[in-house]
Amino acid sequence: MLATIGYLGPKGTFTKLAVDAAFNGEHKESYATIPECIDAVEHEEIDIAVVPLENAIEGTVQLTVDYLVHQVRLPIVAEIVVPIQQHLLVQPTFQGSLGDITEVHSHSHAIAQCHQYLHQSLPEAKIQYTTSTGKAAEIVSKSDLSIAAIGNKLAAEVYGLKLLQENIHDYSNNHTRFVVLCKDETKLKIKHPVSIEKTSMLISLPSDQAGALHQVLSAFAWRKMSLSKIESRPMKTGLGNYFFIIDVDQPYDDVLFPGVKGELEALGCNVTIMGTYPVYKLTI
Ligand SMILES: O=C(O)C(=O)C[C@]1(C(=O)O)C=C[C@@H](O)C=C1
Repeated sequence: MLATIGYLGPKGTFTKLAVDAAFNGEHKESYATIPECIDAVEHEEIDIAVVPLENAIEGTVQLTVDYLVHQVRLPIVAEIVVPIQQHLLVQPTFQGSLGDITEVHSHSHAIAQCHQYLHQSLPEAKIQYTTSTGKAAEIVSKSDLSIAAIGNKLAAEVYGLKLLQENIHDYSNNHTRFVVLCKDETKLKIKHPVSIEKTSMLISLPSDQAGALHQVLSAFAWRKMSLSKIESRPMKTGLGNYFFIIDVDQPYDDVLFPGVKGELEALGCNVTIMGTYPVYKLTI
């Protein structure tokens, strides 16, 4: 049976572009928010969820990380990385200039990727945040002419908008990582070459222990395990309490990882493996 894949929608989001690039032939279902999409896998209404995790310009999508850590612990089974190009979209009958645009709608990450552009080219426009870039395009397609969206070419096509200005993101090397979440890995079929394999770990430190983070990093360092990301997020239990997400550039194995885990647990850390997974770098 074909797997059903949920994605942050509606149609015309970058998540949909990532899903289309990675998967072929599966049923695809759009969800209005990241939590709704993750919940749908948790409640087994769909098999797979694809949600954004990190952008090269704006950093982590906090909603995704926090939901996976605090609400629904689904394993990460794959990662899809795609290039991101942001465009200014308006209704096809718009004939004015940039100065005529009174509002710009988009997802907070897309707005952040275009801060300089907005500051310099549309300083008077009011920023309106939406649940996705696709949603912003949908809103603009139903609004009056002075409203623009930031989004991709698929959104322009789906909602009948025109590109008033292309490539408005502030830095050219713009990519987003999307995580694939799934309870039953046998349902996952991505037929693309694997770029690398990674393992994501969630580590909380013992409170008030001098040098704890240094000791955590040492456990990886002396085993020569290369880390590609370390990020702290609040545990939401009080000021000063953090957990760390650490990405290791190698798949889980039965020697090094249990060794690290045992060593860190002996220090009083809590260690959870969030997933060990292939990374697919794709074009859209
Ligand atoms: O709004 C979309 O199109 C999304 O897929 C979300 C999202 C994000 O959360 O980072 C994905 C890629 C881009 O970086 C901008 C927005």
